[in-house]
Amino acid sequence: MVKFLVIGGGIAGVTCAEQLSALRSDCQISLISSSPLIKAVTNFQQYARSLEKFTVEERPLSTLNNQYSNIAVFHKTAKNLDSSKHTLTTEDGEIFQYDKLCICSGASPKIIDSKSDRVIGIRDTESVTHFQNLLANSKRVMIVGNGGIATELVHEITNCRIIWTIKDDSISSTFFDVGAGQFLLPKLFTPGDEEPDNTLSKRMKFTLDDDTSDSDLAKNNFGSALGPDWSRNLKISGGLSESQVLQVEYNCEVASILSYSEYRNLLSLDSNNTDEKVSSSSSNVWPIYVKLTNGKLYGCDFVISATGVTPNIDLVKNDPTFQIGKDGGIVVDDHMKTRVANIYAAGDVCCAGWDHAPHWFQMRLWTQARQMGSYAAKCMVADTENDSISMDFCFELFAHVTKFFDYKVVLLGQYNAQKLGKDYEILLRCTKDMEFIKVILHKGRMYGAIIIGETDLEETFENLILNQMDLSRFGESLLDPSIDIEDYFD
Ligand SMILES: Cc1cc2nc3c(=O)[nH]c(=O)nc-3n(C[C@H](O)[C@H](O)[C@H](O)COP(=O)(O)OP(=O)(O)OC[C@H]3O[C@@H](n4cnc5c(N)ncnc54)[C@H](O)[C@@H]3O)c2cc1C
Ligand SMILES: NC(=O)C1=CN([C@@H]2O[C@H](COP(=O)(O)OP(=O)(O)OC[C@H]3O[C@@H](n4cnc5c(N)ncnc54)[C@H](O)[C@@H]3O)[C@@H](O)[C@H]2O)C=CC1
Repeated sequence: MVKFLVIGGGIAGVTCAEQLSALRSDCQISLISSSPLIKAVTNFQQYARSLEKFTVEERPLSTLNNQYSNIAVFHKTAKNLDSSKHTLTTEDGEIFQYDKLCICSGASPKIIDSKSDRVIGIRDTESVTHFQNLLANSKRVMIVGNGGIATELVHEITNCRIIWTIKDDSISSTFFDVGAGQFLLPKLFTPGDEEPDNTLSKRMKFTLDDDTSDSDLAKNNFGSALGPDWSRNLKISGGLSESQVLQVEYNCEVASILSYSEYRNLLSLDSNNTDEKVSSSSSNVWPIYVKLTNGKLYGCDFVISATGVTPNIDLVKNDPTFQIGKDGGIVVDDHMKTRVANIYAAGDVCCAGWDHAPHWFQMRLWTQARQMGSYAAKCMVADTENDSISMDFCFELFAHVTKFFDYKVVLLGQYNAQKLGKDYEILLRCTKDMEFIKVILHKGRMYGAIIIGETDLEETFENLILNQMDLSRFGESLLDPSIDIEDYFD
């Protein structure tokens, strides 16, 4: 009997195990996960060829055991892989034999360099609880990063002052260009005017409550990534009575993170007045201070580093046969195979190393984790049966549906002209507070689109990108609101 082994209880691992079970009910499938809960995809809806929507639920590990007679789930941490013997040893010494192995160990937050416990990342339920607890007593936090997590947090956090530090000249740059960023800005809370602490009075009392512990979080042991709408029903509220004041620091990064005493030294040095006594009033004393590359220095209760992810590759990093991509992921080919025989990888841990279709690229998202987990299972089964298998259609077009600032957001193809250099045209339609539509055209053909708001255009655009129809004759009227574009092309 063929033995399949899957590592990881996130979307990629669970989908892979379920698909293996569906395809080969006669085989034994073991799933090892270091987190106590697994992710289950429910309410799956394919509402256009490439666009999918689903709910992700956390469930006990036993759910899979109960639901599938040939899946056995183990709450263990994979520690050593011996590909020559086809064995995987867990931290507690148990040895698993496999014929085909799929590594779906996900990723961890890439947290900006700091020794401070007050610089945190968000990934799983535990890290969110830690974040909520810190926030509850906070008056001022700094969010660093300009991608998905930062964009969600600046909108969701209430009763707290926020300094949002971004490298770019517009907000949410992972997803949006300057125009879309401008459209979304009014949805943010009151722009603030936070005073940097460079000029903070030296008459202060230094009482620090250093209450954070040496937890798992500080050691970066994260579980499965959160699911859609993770922040929707959470209380993400600080300790102030006012709702939120947001200050965006554009075009800068964190230069250094200082403890209170380091900050005090810096101020003393700056003013060449090292012997001045520092004492009294506690109101401006912060647990940490952040110096930005634009010279400003802010004190805050804690920093959320929403600065991307690093794939969890500990299991393979000492084996030079595995190829590691520029993004730190395990390189896989168009059959989700690593360089090592019988070992596959899927989801956030992998780096899609094949020649991508013109309108697809990898982004570490749960749709792609699900698609890769499912496709990896199909490839594993095909290999055991010496069957050939062609690339799944889902890798033809990048398609992502999400919600930012309460708007539905659909991203299709090269929505930011990712592979087009400067050779493209943009068509825009924008209705304040309602919709923002951007289409990328190259040689008269649609290559990508951003759709913000309820427009129902996504399916039409998806088709136009996939069929590469020449749209030159429509010119700007392509986005004319008086034309029912759907009827035109359906
Ligand atoms: C806050 C947040 C919000 C997000 N929002 C969105 C969104 O709105 N839309 C979207 O598309 N994507 C979103 N994402 C991204 C999405 O959640 C991830 O891309 C996706 O869940 C990755 O799934 P995965 O299975 O590859 O990895 P993970 O979910 O990270 O799962 C990895 C699993 O492997 C286990 N593991 C790791 N190492 C070992 C080991 N050595 N032994 C055993 N088990 C191990 C872990 O415990 C975990 O169970 C968000 C991510 C975060 C953090
Ligand atoms: N709705 C959605 O689609 C969401 C998706 N996600 C996904 O979850 C994962 C984690 O999210 P994020 O951490 O937001 O990653 P991200 O990849 O979306 O964004 C990272 C951001 O951090 C910036 N950055 C990187 N290093 C930096 C540094 N040293 N200093 C300042 N900025 C720096 C990058 O420029 C980028 O703006 C990603 O895979 C993301 O796609 C997360 C939340 C929501």
